[in-house]
Amino acid sequence: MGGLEELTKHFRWMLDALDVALVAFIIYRIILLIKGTRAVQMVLGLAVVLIVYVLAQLTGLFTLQWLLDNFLTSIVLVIVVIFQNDIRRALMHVGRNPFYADAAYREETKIIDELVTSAVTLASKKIGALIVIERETGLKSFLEIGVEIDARVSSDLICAIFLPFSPIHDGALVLQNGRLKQAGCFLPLSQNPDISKSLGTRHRAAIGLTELVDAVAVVVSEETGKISVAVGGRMTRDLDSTSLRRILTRLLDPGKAKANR
Ligand SMILES: Nc1ncnc2c1ncn2[C@@H]1O[C@H](COP(=O)(O)OP(=O)(O)OP(=O)(O)O)[C@@H](O)[C@H]1O
Repeated sequence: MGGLEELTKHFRWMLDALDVALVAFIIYRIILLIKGTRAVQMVLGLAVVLIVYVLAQLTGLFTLQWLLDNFLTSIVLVIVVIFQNDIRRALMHVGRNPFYADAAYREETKIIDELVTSAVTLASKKIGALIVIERETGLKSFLEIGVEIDARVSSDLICAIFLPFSPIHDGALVLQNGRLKQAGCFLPLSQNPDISKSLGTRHRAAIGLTELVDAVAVVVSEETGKISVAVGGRMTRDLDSTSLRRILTRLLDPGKAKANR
């Protein structure tokens, strides 16, 4: 016991550095998780409440302090209730069995295959489509409009969704956690004046969303039958099945996902 105390004393600076690094990493992951979601507004609101609370303490505004005291003691409970789905998802990710990594890798590669097949099929028929794949940053705030699907990713289903007479062909189809989550979503249009005038709102929506979050957007043009991919506010156009598969494999990186698990 004494030996352990002696050892931790000896390596105190190392433990402090590790401590700071771990906290920084946790904060970084939380920021990535909430970036682009409504949680950002909530965190900002909470920061304002905390500042007011500290000011109330310093200036001796006892009633305000009492009110905020009561509010802040129940805030943990409020956060858990509001973000229960995200917390569940994060804990499941942490506790994932590494022996499932191979299965997950195969599943992710299959998802890319289905996406490529659907894009190529839709392009060959000149059916317009906009498919968004969530990565680190949550897309919750863009899912308020639309129809929930929550189905396995299949090229047949994706093609059916974008058929012109389908009631949910308008707007974007969003993939979350390897599932088709929601169709008919409305995305923010890019205001970038440098975007080619030949690109309409479908392409601008793909660029607009990826300017704000790290998602990947696949666009099939109804007018030209061309396939494009947008990421980080930039669009790569005129892709065939090979180049689309290569780009998606690089961006969605099933190999890395496997290594991380
Ligand atoms: N903000 C948006 N979010 C999601 N989808 C959108 C948005 N704006 C337009 N769309 C989709 O794009 C379709 C209109 O595409 P539009 O012809 O204006 O764009 P485009 O970039 O020229 O595409 P295309 O080459 O397919 O014609 C709409 O019917 C709708 O499905």
